[in-house]
Amino acid sequence: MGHEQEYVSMLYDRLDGLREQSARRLAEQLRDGGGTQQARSQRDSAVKMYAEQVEQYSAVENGLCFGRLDTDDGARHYIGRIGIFDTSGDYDPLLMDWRAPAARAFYLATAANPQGVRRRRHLRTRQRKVVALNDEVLDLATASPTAHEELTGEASLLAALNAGRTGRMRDIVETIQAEQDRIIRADLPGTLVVQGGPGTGKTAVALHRAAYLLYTHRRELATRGVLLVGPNETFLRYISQVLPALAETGVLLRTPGDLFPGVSARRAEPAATAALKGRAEMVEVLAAAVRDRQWVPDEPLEIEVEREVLPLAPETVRAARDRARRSGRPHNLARAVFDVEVVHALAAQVAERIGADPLGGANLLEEADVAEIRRELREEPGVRAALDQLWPVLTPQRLLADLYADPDRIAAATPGWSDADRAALRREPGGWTPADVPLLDEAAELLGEDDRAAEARRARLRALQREYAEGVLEIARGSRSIDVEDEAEGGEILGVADLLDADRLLERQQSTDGLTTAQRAAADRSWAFGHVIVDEAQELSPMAWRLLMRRCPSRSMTIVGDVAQTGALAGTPSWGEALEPYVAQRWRLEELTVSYRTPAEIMAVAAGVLAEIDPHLRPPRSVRRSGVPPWERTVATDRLAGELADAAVAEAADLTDGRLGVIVPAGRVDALGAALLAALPEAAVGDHPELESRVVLLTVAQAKGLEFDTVLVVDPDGIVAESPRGHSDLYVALTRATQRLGILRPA
Ligand SMILES: Nc1ncnc2c1ncn2[C@@H]1O[C@H](COP(=O)(O)OP(=O)(O)OP(=O)(O)O)[C@@H](O)[C@H]1O
Repeated sequence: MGHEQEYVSMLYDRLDGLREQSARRLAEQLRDGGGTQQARSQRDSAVKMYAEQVEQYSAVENGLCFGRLDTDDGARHYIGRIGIFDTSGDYDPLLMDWRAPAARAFYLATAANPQGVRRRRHLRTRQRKVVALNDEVLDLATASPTAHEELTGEASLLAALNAGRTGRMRDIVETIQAEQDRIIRADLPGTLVVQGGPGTGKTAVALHRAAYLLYTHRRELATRGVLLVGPNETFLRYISQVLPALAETGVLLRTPGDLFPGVSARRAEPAATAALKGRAEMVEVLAAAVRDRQWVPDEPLEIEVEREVLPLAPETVRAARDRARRSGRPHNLARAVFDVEVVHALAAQVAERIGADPLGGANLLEEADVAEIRRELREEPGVRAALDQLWPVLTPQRLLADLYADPDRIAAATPGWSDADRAALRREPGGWTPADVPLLDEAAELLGEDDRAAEARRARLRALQREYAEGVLEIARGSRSIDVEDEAEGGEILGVADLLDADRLLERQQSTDGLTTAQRAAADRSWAFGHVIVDEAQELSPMAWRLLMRRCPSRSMTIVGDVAQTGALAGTPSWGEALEPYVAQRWRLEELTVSYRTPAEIMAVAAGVLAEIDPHLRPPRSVRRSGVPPWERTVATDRLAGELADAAVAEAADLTDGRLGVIVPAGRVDALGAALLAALPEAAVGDHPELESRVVLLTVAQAKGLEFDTVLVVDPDGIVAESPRGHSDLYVALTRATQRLGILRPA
């Protein structure tokens, strides 16, 4: 232990040195003003790089070094979150990045297949102190007969699984299992589907894969970026600390509701309406809605120009419309064609009248005169108003809001639909739902970009640049403590962050755009990501798949989910069906079969529900038993809230550390939330409950992908009854606990 402590302390000293060096360089770059455009641009990239480095060195503080491999040839390799080299000597690796090819044996070597490894050691540290060591000798002759050959680092793994939860997901870099490692390190190109039951580590694998890909394909992915999509904000908050702890800050995390720049979809709507909007046939509905805006009047339009009224005949408008449609351009861009045709026709009328030869001969006007008439007509307010009315330039938001607001427009766009379905689309303006987002994206494709959208994008970029400038200064300020130790340079460094404010830095960066790839990608609808990872992908509707595929033309994707847990009505019952339109059969399937979260006793209860979903489905195998059988109580319905409060108080008292999750039908949130709060004022209840609270009340939709030490499921029949996919919802609810499960059933 003493030797390991010495080594680990040395690594932390190096880490401090690296951080100080980057902080100093960042300060120097910030201080440096002026210079040529090229010098400024180089400096801005340097600022970005050093700011990132300072952040990364701070982020890997916990568990910097967690493993050691002793190989047959007598070599020793320490494995950790980042690579550290001996820069004073001949650049020997002091700490090997877990993602380096040579570190792989740490996760894969077994006694049966030791891969040249003699001993694997797990080092547990707490605040720079080595607190435990765990050795595995990879030799069949001497291996412990009780060890499970298929588990890597069994003791460390079980310690991690049994530890109390904190309300934030932790990384698993110390104990990645072989079946997970294979997925994390799979090749970059192509579409990889990872199917696995609850708790098999799909989310963990998805996040570690993002970190692995960024390390291994840094150059390719640094410019195009990686997008990770998770089901809701609560879930993104839950996983938000994993990538930073792996020293990766460049991944863009988004919910499906945030994938249309400028729109943050938080409005709620009935599940059936969301399902309707998710259907693939909405493609035709939107195309029809756009066509409906290309209007041909029944009667001639009377257009007032300077001293006269010009009639515009329906046939003329129809001919112009057909021509504009035939141009094949998106609606807003085809408007130019439409304008030319209409103005041409109007000008011809004017020319015919004023150029008429009183003697009955040919028209007296020259082509140049007619061109002049056309120019004048284009400027006429009456003509412009008519053109706007006949072929309005539209934003996606305008198109959709107008459609939802008007039963006639809905009817025109939905031939063959039932009245009930049409009525479901009806809605007053005022915010967007997640199911609207793929429709906005589809509309944007049909409409094409007009200048206003481009201007809005520029405004968003400017706002982001400002945020970034503030962030860099924050980092420069945050590294002060280190600077102060160094008297000679400290004063100067301190001065930099104080002298330069975000506006000045912003000004300096505007010429070059000091944004990270992720920030630029977030502001740009047409961005093509280098890799897209989708978690809880079974929830995506066909329309949402279309949007995501647009963001990833290379189809380099990792799709992670469990079709048995599908809750959304438009969600995916089969991966093949969802992917067929985009990659046909060209996708690879990997399955995860071991549940690390859910103990065997709880999985047995969940298995009964899984059989209700589909008798052919098999639950994952639990890696451990908790020794605590789940309990179930039937209580009088009018006593339900009181019984829940009592049970929650009792279970919360039993937690030493860790968290209690209470999962209830959506229709009971208000009543049960109030009762829970009365008994446990610390409980978190609401749309975005704080997951770090000791007790959290959630609906199944909110609990998706999360976990707690103890879970109380209230009114399982109510959960099943609330949705056509109710059994899947109950299966999700029952599989959220790492230790204990209680069920309260109203009589
Ligand atoms: N190799 C591992 N080492 C340590 N912990 C692990 C490992 N694999 C998974 N876990 C833990 O198991 C739990 C479940 O993992 P995760 O949330 O990734 O599962 P999931 O398959 O996404 O589950 P769900 O389908 O329910 O969303 C997490 O606490 C995770 O940290």
